[in-house]
Amino acid sequence: MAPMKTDLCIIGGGAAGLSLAAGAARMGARVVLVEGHRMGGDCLNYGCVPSKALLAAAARAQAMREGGCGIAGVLPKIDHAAVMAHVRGAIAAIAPHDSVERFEGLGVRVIRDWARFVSPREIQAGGEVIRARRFVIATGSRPAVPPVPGLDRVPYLTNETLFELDARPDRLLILGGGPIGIEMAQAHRRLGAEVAVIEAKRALGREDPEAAALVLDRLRAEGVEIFEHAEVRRVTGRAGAITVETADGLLEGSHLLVAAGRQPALERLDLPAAGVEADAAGVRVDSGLRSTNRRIYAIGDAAGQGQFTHLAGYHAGLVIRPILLGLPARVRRDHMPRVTYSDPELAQIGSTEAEARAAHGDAIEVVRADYAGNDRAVTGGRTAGFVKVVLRRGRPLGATLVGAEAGELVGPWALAIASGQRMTAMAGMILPYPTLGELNKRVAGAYFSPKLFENPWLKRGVRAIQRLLP
Ligand SMILES: Cc1cc2nc3c(=O)[nH]c(=O)nc-3n(C[C@H](O)[C@H](O)[C@H](O)COP(=O)(O)OP(=O)(O)OC[C@H]3O[C@@H](n4cnc5c(N)ncnc54)[C@H](O)[C@@H]3O)c2cc1C
Ligand SMILES: NC(=O)c1ccc[n+]([C@@H]2O[C@H](COP(=O)([O-])OP(=O)(O)OC[C@H]3O[C@@H](n4cnc5c(N)ncnc54)[C@H](O)[C@@H]3O)[C@@H](O)[C@H]2O)c1
Repeated sequence: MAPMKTDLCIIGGGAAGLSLAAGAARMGARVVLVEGHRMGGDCLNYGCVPSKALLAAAARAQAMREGGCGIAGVLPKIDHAAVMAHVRGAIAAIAPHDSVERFEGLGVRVIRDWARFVSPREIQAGGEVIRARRFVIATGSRPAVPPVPGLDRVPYLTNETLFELDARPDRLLILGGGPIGIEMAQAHRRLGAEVAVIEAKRALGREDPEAAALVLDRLRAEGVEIFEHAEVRRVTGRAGAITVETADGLLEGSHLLVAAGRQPALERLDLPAAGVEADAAGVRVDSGLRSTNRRIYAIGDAAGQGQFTHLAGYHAGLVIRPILLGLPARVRRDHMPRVTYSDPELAQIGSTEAEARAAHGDAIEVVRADYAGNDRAVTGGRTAGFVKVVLRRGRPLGATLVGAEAGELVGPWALAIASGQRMTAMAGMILPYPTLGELNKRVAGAYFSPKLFENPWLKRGVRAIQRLLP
């Protein structure tokens, strides 16, 4: 059988593969997309979309419970099946955007099968051999299951099965206190479950400790048990009755969610057949996301440079240049924001204070503004949180935001860091009053205030000029 020939063959129809397929087809390339399971990949089906939909339902329940601004709290009536219908409705509403029909409409040839390399220039999928000028591996990641004794003998949930539950877990044990563990802990607690998080190190361990503490304190105040530096020795039990044995005692639950990190999904690809090297993080790529086979690129979670939908989109936009136009491309890693959608939200872009200190020592400056000093936060009764910015030579290196809408507020810092703007740009921005966005301007003000208002030379100059002015 003669191979099917194409310009670009993309393996994986998640955020990374779909962004690339749409862009490349619209720019005139012949594109084949191979997806072995569900179009939309993790983000749409078992990741961002269902988790944020569940968090939204949980936030409504919590708002009723807490009341505030003079409104008494009431006990929310939670119909878990209806909540899950909302979650599935959100997936269904977004799914057409990622559908086979839409991509075929854009001119992409979509093959629904698992792909595997049969040579450095060919894959096999859907009963066809596909020979492409360029391949892109966009196969994503899957839950990593830690080597805990007994885990393989108990029924446990992962992000791939959690959103299939129709009944609320009575007592949910969560292994892992990263973003998945923390978001799902708060969502389930607010929806009425008892929840315990068991974390081997520090929960939200990548994040600025002060910002993480604010989130974790809030979860604890809502009744989530969080065990940090916990050594899990064994897991036993059966459906409905799971026991996690830690060095400090036994924890019992009705369900166990494993949220202990993710690993690249490369096993079906037969990478050695294509001369593509990979390690535990993902496909080994150069600064242009090209693998050890020069015709093959890797993007998104599979490239091992982070696991975010916006990173997948960025990678797709980047590799399209060399693949379609033969232009060089170089991946940047200093301007990728991340947000944990807990309440309060925690957003980070660029370096944390600790990372900046480790890299630049005392050459950095740190400025901050607290939500308590922002009028919109005060009027809305949402005063917990802060914005902290690390600078070097007048340019922001990183920003940490924790508090209401932190994920929205990080946007201007993403622009400033990506475009190398100075703090003057942020200070010069005029923002509507009263908005939470003014927090960003306030931080810039905190940077310039001492330079302006505690400067004896300036004071003397102003006095001299005042004497001269008519
Ligand atoms: C619970 C959860 C919540 C998350 N929340 C957020 C969030 O709020 N914000 C955010 O930015 N990120 C979030 N993420 C991360 C985000 O989902 C991923 O970073 C993103 O989906 C990566 O996209 P991708 O295209 O690289 O991989 P995927 O979305 O995993 O897509 C890969 C696709 O490749 C297919 N595939 C694999 N192997 C083959 C093969 N051999 N042949 C054919 N097809 C194959 C798979 O079936 C899959 O559809 C979350 C993740 C999880 C698990
Ligand atoms: N809001 C978002 O953008 C968002 C949300 C969820 C997930 N994600 C992405 O998905 C990735 C995976 O999320 P995650 O939370 O699963 O992974 P993670 O790697 O960020 O966190 C996993 C946690 O599990 C702990 N752990 C590992 N083995 C353990 C064990 N045996 N016992 C106890 N704890 C153990 C680790 O110390 C770590 O803190 C994230 O890094 C992120 O990139 C993003």
